[in-house]
Amino acid sequence: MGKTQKKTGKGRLDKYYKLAKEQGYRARSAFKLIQLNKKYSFLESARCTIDLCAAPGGWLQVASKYMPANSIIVGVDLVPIRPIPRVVTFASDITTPQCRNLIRGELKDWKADVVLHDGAPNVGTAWIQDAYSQSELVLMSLKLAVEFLAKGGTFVTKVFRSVDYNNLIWVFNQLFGKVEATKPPSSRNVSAEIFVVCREFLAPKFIDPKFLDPKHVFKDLASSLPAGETGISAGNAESNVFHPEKKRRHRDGYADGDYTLFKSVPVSTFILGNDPITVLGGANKLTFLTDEEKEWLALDVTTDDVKANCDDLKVLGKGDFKALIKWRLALREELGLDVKAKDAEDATEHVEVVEVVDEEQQISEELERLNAEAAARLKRERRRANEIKTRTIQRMQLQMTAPLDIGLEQTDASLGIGQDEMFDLGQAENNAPKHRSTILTMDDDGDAILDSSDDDGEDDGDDDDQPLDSEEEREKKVAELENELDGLYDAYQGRLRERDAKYKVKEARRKNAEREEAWDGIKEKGSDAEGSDSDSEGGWDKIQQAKLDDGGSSSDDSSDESEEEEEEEEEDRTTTAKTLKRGRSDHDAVASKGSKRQRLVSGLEPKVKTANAAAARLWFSRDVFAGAGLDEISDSENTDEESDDYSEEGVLSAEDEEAEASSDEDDFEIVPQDADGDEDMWNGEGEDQDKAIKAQIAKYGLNTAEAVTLAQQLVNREKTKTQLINDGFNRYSLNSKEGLPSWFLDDEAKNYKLNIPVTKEAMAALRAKQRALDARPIKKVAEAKARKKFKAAQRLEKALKKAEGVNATADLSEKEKAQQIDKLMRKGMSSGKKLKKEVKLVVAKGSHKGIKGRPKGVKGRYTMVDSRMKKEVRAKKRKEKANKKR
Ligand SMILES: C[S@@+](CC[C@H](N)C(=O)[O-])C[C@H]1O[C@@H](n2cnc3c(N)ncnc32)[C@H](O)[C@@H]1O
Repeated sequence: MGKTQKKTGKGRLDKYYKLAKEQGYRARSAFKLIQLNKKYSFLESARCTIDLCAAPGGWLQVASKYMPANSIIVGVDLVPIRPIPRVVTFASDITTPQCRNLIRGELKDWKADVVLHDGAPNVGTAWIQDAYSQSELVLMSLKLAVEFLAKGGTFVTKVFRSVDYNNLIWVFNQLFGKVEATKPPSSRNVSAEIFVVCREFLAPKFIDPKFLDPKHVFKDLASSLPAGETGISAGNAESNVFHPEKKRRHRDGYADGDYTLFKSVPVSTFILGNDPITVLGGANKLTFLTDEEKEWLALDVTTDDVKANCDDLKVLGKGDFKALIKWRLALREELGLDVKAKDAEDATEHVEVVEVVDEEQQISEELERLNAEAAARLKRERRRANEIKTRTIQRMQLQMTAPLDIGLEQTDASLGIGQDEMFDLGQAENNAPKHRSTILTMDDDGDAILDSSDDDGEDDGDDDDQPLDSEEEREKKVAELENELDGLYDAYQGRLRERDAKYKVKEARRKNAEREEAWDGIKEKGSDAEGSDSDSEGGWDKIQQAKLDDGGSSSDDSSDESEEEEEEEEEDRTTTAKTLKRGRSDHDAVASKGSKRQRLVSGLEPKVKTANAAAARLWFSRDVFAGAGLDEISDSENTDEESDDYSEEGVLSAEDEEAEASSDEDDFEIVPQDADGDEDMWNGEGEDQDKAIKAQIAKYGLNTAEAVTLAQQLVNREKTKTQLINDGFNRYSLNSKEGLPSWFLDDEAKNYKLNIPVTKEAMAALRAKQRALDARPIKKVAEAKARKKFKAAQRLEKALKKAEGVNATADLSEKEKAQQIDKLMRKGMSSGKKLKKEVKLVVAKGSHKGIKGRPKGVKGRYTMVDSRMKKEVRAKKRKEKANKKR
């Protein structure tokens, strides 16, 4: 049993009441909707919600909070609702046509995704009356819901657990795909209210008005049937036996007009009567009292099981009831009582068969529906991903992307249908599950008749793919879009780098380094050969150009290319990358890029070699070697295997690149290395990374938990150097990056890395280091101390100078000199602060009371105080202190 909650007095002011107050909700009931929405998430995707019986507006506030911006929220109640931002409200009775017209006027031809109903009629009369009014109100709200709900929409209503509950649920089940009853935690246990969430509105084209007519929905089926012998409604009893899950319980605990709890029925009523099922459903026990009945007990057909079953009907299951009915038939046959026995048995079995068929049908229908839904969802997701990509490209083309936009888009894409659709009304519309449109009628017996027609037809399947004719074409289009996206992404990255101050500094440093490297020791030559514009171009290339011109062994393109590399690094990175990524359509661009990247790729060799090679070239570029040296070297390099070029020299010269670009078309094969080369360029550009890292470690020590862990493992001989090196070859390091878009690689670089386990000891060591660092005085304190020291030294110096002056004075006696010097030195050695002269407090009491002038025995400065004054001063100080604190 749950804890009882008080609904009156202070019991009302429970946790949710306080929470509602705290969070600014007008009613604690707001939390019911919050909890329902948490469970079923219907508000986030809703574009239009109608709240019936909405005053004072708690649910409206919740809807306004959780629904996407720009969605429509309409609230209706008998009493006016105080305005809520972006909510339209009316005062109207939801049972009247006027209310319907008002909502229609507001929505025009829009449909609602969610209809909420938390209505409670004016209760306080008899419980049965209250419950019935509530049920009626629910049916009225359902009437409005079916009129305004879109297909697939959600209807949330409050119902009371009363006699009408099952009937209402039955009606909901006819109109909605999923119906669930739930009691949110914020709904008090003492309250009979329960919330029914009906999802996936089937939107039948025609709904029989009887479904929404309280007279039909709540009519007691029993009244239409001949009353059973026991006074229990036949329909109710039947459901007790064959549909235990759909029992129409009497909430007041008694059957109609029968207020006894235990019911014994003579077995003859069951055997001889026309309605055995009703008897079984209503009775607790079948008694064998008369002689005739006792005779039946002795018969073979009356097994021990049957006897036991008759003893307590309330504990029987479906199988036991069946056994009793079979026994009844057998007995009747044996007694020769009923020629219709066979028919009766058939009838009994018929009931079962019908039920099984229905169940199977239901399951298969449900399966079909789920499959169709899943397929449609998949298609929608694919289309959505394509749309997102196209949109991204458009935005990039329009320069609309803020740096974060791309990340967001990527997130969206990875989520498929997700946050985006929260604000995408169009998408939300598509989300409505597609059902076969149905015509729903209710026959006179209260049975639902479903007439279905597949109005969607082909829409369900092919409509989603409409923009693209075939799979192939779609793939082609996707590939095109991807290429375009890659290009634009590179351009975007380029722009980003341009803006990045760090990158600019690096770039400037790299250029300087190159320039210095090239110009070292060849200034005269450069100035002779090139003249004014040499500043902006690499001296090395100029000299090389001049050299080659002299020798006549290479084309002019080589120098052009070098210039491009030197001067247009940025454009190269953006435009060439773009063209490259677009499928390497531009041959020249690829060649130039390829040659440049080769040099960068070869940077894997120790950088020192790069410098050496440059120095060597400079050396060979002297006049003495003109015409012979370099050409031969380069020729021989060209004819040798290319691998040697990389391994021995580390860097390709401009003419090598040119030669390779022009002589061997297959050099395009090396283009895939570009990505790596590109990364290398970023990582180690112009600097020896290893050196830099070592220097940093020497200066600051190891400062990551992973590094400390590895170091400790090495020191403790838990790992050898070879093991560490072997660990370096893992699935992350050997991951092929070929053909992957750069934006993907960028993202991967951030997240796709090995997680090196860290030990407790490593963490402890790092923390200890951090603590030691923290214990050191901070810079400001150290500065202040140094300042103090400096000032003291200055004072001392000044005092010494003055003392020397005093000493040199001839007018003063030795004693005077000593006194003055002593005074000066004391001043010079002091902390520099003037000592406050002590003021003695003399309390004006006793012999000091009422005296004027200096009190006796007091020397130096003094202040007369009396106890009153002292207290007052203290109180004043206390007050000031308190005020300050406040
Ligand atoms: C429990 S309150 C609703 C609380 C609301 N959900 C909230 O969170 O603020 C029930 C409301 O139903 C309204 N109501 C009852 N019968 C109604 C009717 N026939 N038409 C419109 N409103 C009705 C009452 O005026 C009352 O404000």
